Amino acid sequence: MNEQKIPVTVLSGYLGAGKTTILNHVLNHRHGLRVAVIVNDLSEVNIDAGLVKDGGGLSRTEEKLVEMSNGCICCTLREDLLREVEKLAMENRFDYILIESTGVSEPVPVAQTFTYIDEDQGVDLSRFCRLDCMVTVVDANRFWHDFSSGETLLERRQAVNEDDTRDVVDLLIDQIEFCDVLILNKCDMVAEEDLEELEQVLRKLQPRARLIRTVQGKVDPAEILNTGLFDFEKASQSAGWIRELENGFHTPETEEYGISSFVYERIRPFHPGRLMEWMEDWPVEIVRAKGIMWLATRNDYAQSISQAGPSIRFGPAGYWVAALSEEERREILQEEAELARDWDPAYGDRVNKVVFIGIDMDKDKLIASLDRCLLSDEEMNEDWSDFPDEFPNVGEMAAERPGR
Ligand SMILES: Nc1nc2c(ncn2[C@@H]2O[C@H](COP(=O)(O)OP(=O)(O)OP(=O)(O)O)[C@@H](O)[C@H]2O)c(=O)[nH]1
Repeated sequence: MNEQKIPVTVLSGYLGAGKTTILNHVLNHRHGLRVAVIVNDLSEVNIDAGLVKDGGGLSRTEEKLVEMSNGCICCTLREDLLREVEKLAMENRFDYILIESTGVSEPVPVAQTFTYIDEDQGVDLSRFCRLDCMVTVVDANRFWHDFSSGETLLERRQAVNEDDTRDVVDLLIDQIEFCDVLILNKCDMVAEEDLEELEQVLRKLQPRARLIRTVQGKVDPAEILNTGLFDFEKASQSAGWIRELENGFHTPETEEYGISSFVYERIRPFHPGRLMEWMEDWPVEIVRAKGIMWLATRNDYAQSISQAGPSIRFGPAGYWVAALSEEERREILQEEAELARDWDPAYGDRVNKVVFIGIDMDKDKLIASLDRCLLSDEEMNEDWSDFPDEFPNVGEMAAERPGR
């Protein structure tokens, strides 16, 4: 077995962002590294693999191109990925493995493939490989168009299968919020001012990743190979909203472009009718919101809210600890010091806590409008179960709103 673990870089990014272009550029400037490349394509004909072959960056004798077609390595082909990587590592002749995922691939399950032991297959990739860097490529020219399109992958005929209900914007956000390096490609197609604004937004959404601008995927290979940047725990905690919500880390405002964020926190439940109206008229200046909400009509369990562009997802997020039996509650509070510290004498852990990230947000106005959705002092003394509640129980709540 290898003494040294083979480093792996994974390229993610929505369809057409420039992954293959970057891959070819890196292969043509790899300074003697023997690279094995895995190219994943949803369709049967692996077009990207053809482009990599034609790109001429791989030595035909020493290196290898593995084509994984007709599925996605983050879901249907996950086990195949596991086996292919194991095989490549066993060959013991490559210095590096570069993976190009499909444009609709989620980075988290791909990263998990490298970090967790697969009990079913009996494969533990972490014995041979070291996930070095998760790269997400963003198309600077298409970003706002895709972000605000309100379309699903199915509508664009880009879904993995008929059950794939993801919105394009949710995929974009998942790819941005979990990575070590963000490559903003196609910078030749966007005016400098718009690029700077987009960069600031990306930094708010993903403060940890290195941000690199490129044209035609011309990135210095050292920026994405052998970086030592990947750390599952850190990557999982790197989204801008997590940092603000859980770690109290506030990224500085960028006055020039009006990009800002704030946490809305209130220990008082929302009136479901008024909150519903607020959500249906979702302020267009909010780019991303994430957090938990307390609805008066659902006093036992927290609701999660996750919004990105026109996609708003709302649904149950588990029981409030305050709604559990006294014994369970005591047990949990003994284990979780932070929870015990923030415990409200009357309402326990029930709280509204949501991060808002946006452009040109009028924070005071937004807070005041949300405050009006909370129960009034009078309503606090009424029977909460009588309030009208049209929120769905599970799944998605889509609200119409104009795009950016
Ligand atoms: N103007 C411009 N075009 C670019 C740039 N980078 C890539 N392209 C073009 O954009 C198109 C898509 O690039 P690809 O590298 O195939 O993108 P991809 O992310 O691999 O696409 P999929 O594999 O379909 O997900 C190609 O026609 C590229 O030539 C760039 O920086 N500027």
